[in-house]
Amino acid sequence: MITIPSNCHRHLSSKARARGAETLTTSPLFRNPNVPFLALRHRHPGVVISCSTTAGGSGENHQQLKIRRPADENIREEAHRRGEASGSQGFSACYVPFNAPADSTETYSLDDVVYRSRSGGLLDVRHDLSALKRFPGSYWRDLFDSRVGRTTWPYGSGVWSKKEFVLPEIDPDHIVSLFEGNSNLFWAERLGCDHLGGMPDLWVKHCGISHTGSFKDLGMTVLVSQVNRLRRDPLNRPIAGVGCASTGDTSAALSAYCAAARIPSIVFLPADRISLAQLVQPIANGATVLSIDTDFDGCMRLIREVTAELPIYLANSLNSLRLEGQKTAAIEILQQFDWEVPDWVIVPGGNLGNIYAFYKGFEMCRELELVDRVPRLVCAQAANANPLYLHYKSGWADFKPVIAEDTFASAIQIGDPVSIDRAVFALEATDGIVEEATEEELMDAMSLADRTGMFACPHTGVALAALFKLRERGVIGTNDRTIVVSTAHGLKFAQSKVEYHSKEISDMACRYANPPVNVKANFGSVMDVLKKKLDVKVSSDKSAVGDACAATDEWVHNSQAETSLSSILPCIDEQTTNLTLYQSKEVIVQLVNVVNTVSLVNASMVWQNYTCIVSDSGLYATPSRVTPDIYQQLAVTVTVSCALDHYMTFLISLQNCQSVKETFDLITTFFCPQLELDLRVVNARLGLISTGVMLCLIFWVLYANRPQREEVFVKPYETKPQQ
Ligand SMILES: N[C@@H](CCOP(=O)(O)O)C(=O)O
Repeated sequence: MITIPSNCHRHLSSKARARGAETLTTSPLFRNPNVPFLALRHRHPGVVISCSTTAGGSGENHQQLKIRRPADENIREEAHRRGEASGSQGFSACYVPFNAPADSTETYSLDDVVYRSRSGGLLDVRHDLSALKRFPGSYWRDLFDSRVGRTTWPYGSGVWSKKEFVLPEIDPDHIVSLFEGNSNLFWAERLGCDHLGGMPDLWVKHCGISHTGSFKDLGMTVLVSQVNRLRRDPLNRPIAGVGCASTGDTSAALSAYCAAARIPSIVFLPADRISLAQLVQPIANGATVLSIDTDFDGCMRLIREVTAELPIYLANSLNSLRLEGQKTAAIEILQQFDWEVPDWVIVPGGNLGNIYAFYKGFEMCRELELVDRVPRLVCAQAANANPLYLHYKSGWADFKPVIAEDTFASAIQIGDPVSIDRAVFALEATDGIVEEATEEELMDAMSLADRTGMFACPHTGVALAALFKLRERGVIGTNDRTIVVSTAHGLKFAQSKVEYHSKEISDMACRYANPPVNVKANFGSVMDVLKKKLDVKVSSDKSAVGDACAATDEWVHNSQAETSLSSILPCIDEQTTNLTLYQSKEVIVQLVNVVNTVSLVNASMVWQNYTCIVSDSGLYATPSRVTPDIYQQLAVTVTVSCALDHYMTFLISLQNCQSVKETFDLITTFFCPQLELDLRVVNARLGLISTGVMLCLIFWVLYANRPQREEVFVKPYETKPQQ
């Protein structure tokens, strides 16, 4: 095993320091991610590596901070200045005929513009594995791990972090990267748990959460980088542009990478067969977009003819360079599992380059001893475009292209896949399986996955539907670590999701449709919908009727105070009024549920038939079960419910302060004048009465002061003098 001892550290020459060159420490965290170590020692001019001879190290902390690159230097220039990754470093790759016999000597430089072998077969990129094998698997694992998620050019990219396995000879200066890869490996916990019999180790590799929204970015960075290299010094090849036929994802990736590199791009699209989002991507990126009245297979034939005539470089996966980038998704999966190999990887298949790319990534890691085996591969096709599935079912007997029918998985609507041989090879080498999914199966699988927190594209739906079938048949076990490859971002396929959720698709039940609910703009309607949707009860306990009666009594006697019913009075606030009225209505609904088969109108009478006699000891003396007590409560309940029901409209009308104002206006306009007149008459009458009373008093006083008759005629016996 080749490692740098932990007590080994580099010193920079003072000249290198002055130029802003980096310092390097031996901690894995700070180790230079840019270059295989041995090559670095001999090549970098400003760097001296010194190693302590003391085994185990001195315990000193040799970690040093990285010196920031000069402010006027960008990351590409920094990589260029350091020159660490330029040149082949002893690694190389070339084209060979795909699956060539061991004694074949047919090879081509990657700088050649060639897509087919002499016999017309596919090509493959072959790496000098003996050079790569000079380093052990642990070395490559550590090197790749050390580069993840940085901004170091170009290794921050998930593709270029594996540069030695991809395009070892390209100069970083020629690389066109948008820091692709490093995509999310999504733990599909809920999908596995709720819908796949409790699968604890189900994952979705979201290759579509990427710059242009599909896995094509992984291959396109490699292809466009190579074209960039060919067009620039010193090769200066007269390549006028890069072209592809596409069902939408390849064209989006090609146009974005070409735009970034100032290279013209040309895309052939089957008219009306790709999503709007996919169509607008190359348009926005300035590509020459040809919308052709044929299907993808027709576009593919045309682009091959055109690229044979014009200096346009072919960007479809017929060009095996693309697969070198795409295979890094497989290496990334291994890396994300800390180099443990999953049991199954399920890949949607159309033109079939990607299933081979995954195989190649896994197999390369096995061969170079980063891991000890490869996973089993499943290729999933739409039943409407299933030439590989039919081929598999025939026992690989006889491949026949098909006319691909319309499918929601439009990116894999391909009947004559260019990489059919590669796919068969990959599946045979991994004891693989091919599955298919009908339109309903793929849309249901996609929508179900969405319900668990994803936003899958229909092609991912195809792979998920295959997973459901393989689980059902017991081929994939509960505890198998399984990866579903999600190839594109669901947002590119919003239209198909809209159709599904609107149940607009003929002959499809759309089982997981979740259409938006149109609701009137009032509180009660909104509450009704939410209550039904969320299956929640608005609080109103069983004694609501009793409470309501008590509260009503309280309010009648003290209407100005803040009582429990004061909230149903208008003009307090609309929100409170709304809630109270809604709760009142709920009481009625619940009571109606209680009375069950009888209506509010006749409930009291019907229930009377069920009343029973209860003995003093509390035992039922007759067969019925409604005790007189309960009957009384029920009867009151019904009466109050009827009242609430009857006055509901009125109560609702009161929720608006305006109606109360109008009522008061009426009173003052029509009743107040009459009241005033009546009051005046009453006052006048009261005045007359008062005057009368006063006169009576005066007369009484005057009359009382006159001498009385008895006083004039003295009584003889009272006035007789004494003798
Ligand atoms: N699904 C592809 C079809 C073209 O296939 P490719 O393997 O040549 O990229 C697309 O998105 O265009």
